[in-house]
Amino acid sequence: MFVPPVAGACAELSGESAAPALADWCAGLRGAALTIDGLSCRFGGLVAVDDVGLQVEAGEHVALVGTNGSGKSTLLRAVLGLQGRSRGRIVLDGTDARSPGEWDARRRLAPWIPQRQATGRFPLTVDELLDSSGHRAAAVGVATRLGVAALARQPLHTLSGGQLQRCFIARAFGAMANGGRLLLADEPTAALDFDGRDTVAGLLRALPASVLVATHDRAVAARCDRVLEMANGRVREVRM
Ligand SMILES: Nc1ncnc2c1ncn2[C@@H]1O[C@H](COP(=O)(O)OP(=O)(O)OP(=O)(O)O)[C@@H](O)[C@H]1O
Repeated sequence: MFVPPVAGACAELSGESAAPALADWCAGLRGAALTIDGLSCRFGGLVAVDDVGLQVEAGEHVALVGTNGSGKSTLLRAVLGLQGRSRGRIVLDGTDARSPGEWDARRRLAPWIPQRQATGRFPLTVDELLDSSGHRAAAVGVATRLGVAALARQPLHTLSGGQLQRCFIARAFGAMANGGRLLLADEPTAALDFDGRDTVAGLLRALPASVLVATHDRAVAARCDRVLEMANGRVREVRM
């Protein structure tokens, strides 16, 4: 297991233009382990996740790769309770969430970068989104690094796909700074240009916490400690 040194992580995350507060929150981050055991998720007759077991160790970065429709998003969404399960255990920070309160706690511990970002019915601005992370300074720092901080007053529904994805990434990093232990990311670079992909791959690598990321981006997968491949709802470990 490779745990990035905090000093290196801070240097990477702080960059030239990011808020100095990033260094402070980096210093406070620790990893957390996720254990999934015998997890199955169905959509009617379709078994999207089929008896999956996996573990993310403290501080470990794990990539989930695989063909379209192989079950990656369903698996990640199940970790957050956004997708029901037909059987299995999903233990994060020692708890297999079942009650609404436990799911709320789970979502605070596991910030989420969704594959498709919903802008909602109400005109939330970029600034309000970053604020909702719980750690404004860190979120704004990452937004600055990703070149979207200047869009602060803009409503989310007026952003391009890539700008929106950058804002949700910044929000998730802010939520990590606000006590998050496991970052769950679903194709976080899918809408980004070449430079944006490199920057986000570097930011993820530098995060001194556990990360589980579903991705089709080789640059992201190559920087993870382990790569798991999903096929037809099942998971196996592969080398990149
Ligand atoms: N809400 C849903 N209702 C019915 N079937 C669904 C639903 N969501 C996903 N599926 C099906 O579950 C399977 C797994 O989908 P999932 O989105 O988890 O795949 P994925 O590996 O994330 O794919 P991609 O790489 O294209 O994002 C697919 O066959 C998909 O059609």
